[in-house]
Amino acid sequence: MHDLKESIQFIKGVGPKRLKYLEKIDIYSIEDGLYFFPKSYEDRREMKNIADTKDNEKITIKVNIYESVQEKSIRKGLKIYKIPIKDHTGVACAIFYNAPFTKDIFKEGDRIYLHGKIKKAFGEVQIIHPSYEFIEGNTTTVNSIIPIYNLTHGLTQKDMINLSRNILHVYGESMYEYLPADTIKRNRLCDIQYALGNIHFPSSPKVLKIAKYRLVFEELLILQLGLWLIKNKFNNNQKGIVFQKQKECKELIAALPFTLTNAQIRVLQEIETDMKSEKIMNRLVQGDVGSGKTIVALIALYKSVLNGYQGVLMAPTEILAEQHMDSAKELLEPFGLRIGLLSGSVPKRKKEEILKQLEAGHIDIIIGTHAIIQENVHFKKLGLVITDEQHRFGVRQRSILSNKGTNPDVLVMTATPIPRTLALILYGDLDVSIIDELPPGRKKIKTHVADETKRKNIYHFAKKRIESGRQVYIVAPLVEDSEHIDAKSAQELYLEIKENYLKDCSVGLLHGKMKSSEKDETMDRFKKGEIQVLVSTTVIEVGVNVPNASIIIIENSERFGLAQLHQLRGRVGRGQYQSHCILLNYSKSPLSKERMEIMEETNNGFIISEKDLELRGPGEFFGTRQHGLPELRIANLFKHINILKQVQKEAEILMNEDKTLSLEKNSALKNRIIHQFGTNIQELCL
Ligand SMILES: Nc1ncnc2c1ncn2[C@@H]1O[C@H](COP(=O)(O)OP(=O)(O)OP(=O)(O)O)[C@@H](O)[C@H]1O
Repeated sequence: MHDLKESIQFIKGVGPKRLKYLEKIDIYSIEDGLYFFPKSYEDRREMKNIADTKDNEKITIKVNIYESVQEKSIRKGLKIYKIPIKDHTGVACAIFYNAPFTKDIFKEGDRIYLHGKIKKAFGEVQIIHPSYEFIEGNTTTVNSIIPIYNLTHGLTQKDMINLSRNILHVYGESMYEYLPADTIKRNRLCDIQYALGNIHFPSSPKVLKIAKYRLVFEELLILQLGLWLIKNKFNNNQKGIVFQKQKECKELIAALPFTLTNAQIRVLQEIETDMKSEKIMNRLVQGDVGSGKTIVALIALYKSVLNGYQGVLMAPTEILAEQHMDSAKELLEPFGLRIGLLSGSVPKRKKEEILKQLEAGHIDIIIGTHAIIQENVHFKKLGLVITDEQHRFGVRQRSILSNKGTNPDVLVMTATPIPRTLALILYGDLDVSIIDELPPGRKKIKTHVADETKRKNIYHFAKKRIESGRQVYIVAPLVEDSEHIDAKSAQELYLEIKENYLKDCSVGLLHGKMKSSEKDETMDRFKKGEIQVLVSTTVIEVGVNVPNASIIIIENSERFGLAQLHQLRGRVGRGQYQSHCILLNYSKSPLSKERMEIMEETNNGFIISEKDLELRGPGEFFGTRQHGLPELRIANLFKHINILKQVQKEAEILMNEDKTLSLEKNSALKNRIIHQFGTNIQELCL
């Protein structure tokens, strides 16, 4: 048996130079090489004759070079290299651009296999930039399905193919099976040797499918189990704080200017149960835009302070942190709570003072941006950590913040509804509460899709509303004009509107490139109603709450994701007024039309996010990296949603039987999970 953890340099053909290149693509050990999967495949099993080739088809041909390479200059900087080839059915030529090396390697009389796309032009059969293999050489790839790997400078496909082949040749037998036998049987998976062998060199598409299924399955299973192990750890082994005093909260709730919705009450009860118990709370609160999450967070913070602990609320943007600060002051200061703000806009002196007070316990609740996770922030007695996430933080940040106290309770708020299956993976370490009800009296936001020709009417409509006392958001995708992107910029719109369409109104501009103090001032003036029209980029996207604003006009709405449009739309309809969302759509594509129709049809964030995933497919947005989880090499959370469902069933079976995966039969799997989660899982104390 060989050790797969050994350095890749033990593989034949890997010298010091190649080693460096391999390290660039994160291949250090033999195992890394084995798990560096092809990004795609080329089926070279069927060989064609030159006479039978068709324009634009991708084929493999077996040919002779019958004349030496011809070099021709087309224009400055562009040279063409033509290699005359033939088989028993006809003649053709292989074409390479700017490739002087071809003169050294292709010689008259050579016999080669070529694989590439056929082009019939100028009365010739051409094969453009084909991949090639000399027949006399060590033929390895012809007559097979060959893997195509992601490369880096210095490595060729051939290098990678040889590497995989050499690893499999020597180490193929050393791969141990870490999935329990029952798991393999229940899910009809192939074994690890079969999977790894065939993911690199499949003999048929069917075999490839079997291999891929197994590898996707195992990757998702490891991710799911790892997250559930973390969750169990939080929930079982360590004791959290018992927040006993709960009653006084009633006074706070009675003092609210509104009654809580049933959904808010239910979620607060779930939080209360967690806080009262000695298990550490790790709860996600999901609620659609405007459902009233902030108040739930503030009540939880109050509970923490009532029990003699400090609380922290971390927001994804400065604007939002300030807004939470205002709400917290208004609501909690009358009850004697001391609240501090830590964000980029707080002057240095003031910041130092706040840090001191926080450490001395003279501040009860600190609100801020990610400035809060910095090392110099210390608490006297931290009891509750709340992160208002919107997918911007992750497991890691949460754990850094938690470590500033001794097992504080953790609450995560998000406004982006996530389909349940995905929530289980992305927030697999959290229990979930859902606020599935909007405060009473909200009128359904009316959504209208329009094109450029309606612009005048739209502004006219907006003006009428402004005259009756309402305010308007106008959102643009860019800050400044760009030569490269054909979209309206906030600055351009601001001038257009101020000087033209709405010149009698007070118009403000807000974007991320402004100084914090300018942003604050503009937002403040908008909140007070001094600014009637706010032209903005998506900095207003998350959480901004100005109930008097009743119209939002979104420029170039085709450039936004549906979930993002839904978030933006949620900036209106937050008070008693009938609100409107106008989507200016400049695209004529059917996909764009379909997306706009969805926005017109529904206001339900869950439906919208599911549709968004369906139409948009995998996105950076949900990438696992930012969540601090192991990287997925082959699985895709969206494409493989059905496998994910199967995986979740299997994970439940395994954990029902062996909650900590401590049985002998599960030990290889557990080791694999620890290996994959790396430092994260150690940090999270598995
Ligand atoms: N039960 C309620 N009855 C009436 N108004 C409420 C209720 N709960 C919250 N509100 C008000 O609804 C508005 C939206 O609340 P909040 O800002 O907490 O929403 P949110 O869930 O954070 O939304 P978003 O995800 O868009 O930030 C606020 O003005 C808040 O005061």
